[in-house]
Amino acid sequence: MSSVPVLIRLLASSVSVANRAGKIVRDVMSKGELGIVEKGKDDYQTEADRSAQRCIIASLSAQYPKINIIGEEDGNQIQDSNEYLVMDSDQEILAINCPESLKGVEEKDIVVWVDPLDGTAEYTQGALMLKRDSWEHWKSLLSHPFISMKWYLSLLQSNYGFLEHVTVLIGISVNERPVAGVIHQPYYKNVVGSDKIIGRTIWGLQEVGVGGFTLAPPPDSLVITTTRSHSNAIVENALQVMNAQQILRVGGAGYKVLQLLEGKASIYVFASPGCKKWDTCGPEAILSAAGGKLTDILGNHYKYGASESRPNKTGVLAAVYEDLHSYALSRIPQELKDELAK
Ligand SMILES: Nc1ncnc2c1ncn2[C@@H]1O[C@H](COP(=O)(O)O)[C@@H](OP(=O)(O)O)[C@H]1O
Ligand SMILES: [Mg+2]
Ligand SMILES: [Mg+2]
Ligand SMILES: [Mg+2]
Repeated sequence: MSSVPVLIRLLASSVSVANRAGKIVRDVMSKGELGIVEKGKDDYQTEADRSAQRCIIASLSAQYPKINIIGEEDGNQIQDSNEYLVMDSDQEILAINCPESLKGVEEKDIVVWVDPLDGTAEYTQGALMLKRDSWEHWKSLLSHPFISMKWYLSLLQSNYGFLEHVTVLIGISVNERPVAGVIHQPYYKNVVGSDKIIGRTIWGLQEVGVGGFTLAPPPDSLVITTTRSHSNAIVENALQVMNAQQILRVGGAGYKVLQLLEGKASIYVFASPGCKKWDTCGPEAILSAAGGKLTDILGNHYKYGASESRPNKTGVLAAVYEDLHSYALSRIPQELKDELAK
């Protein structure tokens, strides 16, 4: 076991712990007590964000004490309790042949960025649907004098779907570059034979490739994926200049990169300083292992060293194909780049 290079072991542990974190996310939702805390404008934290982060950080730091692990949520000091410790490792990952360039990586060279729940806005809005799951409740809402049938139906349809946008993100960086990552989707639904399976885990490793899903080419027409809950005038301006056929507005950086990987969208455009290093490290690692590219709106790569500032100040621009990325970059007006860079 110890002959397996630390980077492979860490990725195998990250896959296992992300699965467990996803279960925590679902369990908090089923209990119905979300414990929402407002961190800032349009910026919330729930009990699921806190507990999933505790699980991931406690488990990884117990096994890899010298790795620098940075999580999104504050106030998350590891507690005495061992209830959340996950010591399992994904066997498929453990069997991977480590690329030569990563064999000599030591714990002290690694920085891990953890987003325990990406798409918190969508998680809390999806809760509205699940919490009030009794038919009696929905029936009584329908007869309410101020609620129209149209509003009622859209509420019913849309809120449940938001939960699919939720992901757990673990990004592994070495020498400031993301080299491996995990995106776990706790509410992904799949049917295999007669079994209904909930949740899936996508991984990527530099020079090896990706797993946990089927990579697909981008759509024939230009489809943009972007934020649905953190837009503003500059964000909209950057979308308009792309000349796209369609704009998909979905939650989470992880989910948007998944849409690129699965051929649902051509480019991810977000001209805002709102995303942080934990939003992009894991997704960028997977996207680049699949041959894609994630940069800021100016076309520069972010650095993932522990001392880097948390916000991705100059936005996000990503695609599975280099030429789509270059196209998007060429459409962004200089004034917009200057506005974000100032
Ligand atoms: N204006 C803003 N303020 C705070 N967080 C923002 C933000 N814009 C984007 N983000 C964060 O970036 C991630 C992706 O955003 P979006 O879903 O809007 O594309 C979310 O991560 P979390 O859900 O992990 O907090 C979100 O909180
Ligand atoms: Mg958040
Ligand atoms: Mg996030
Ligand atoms: Mg988060």
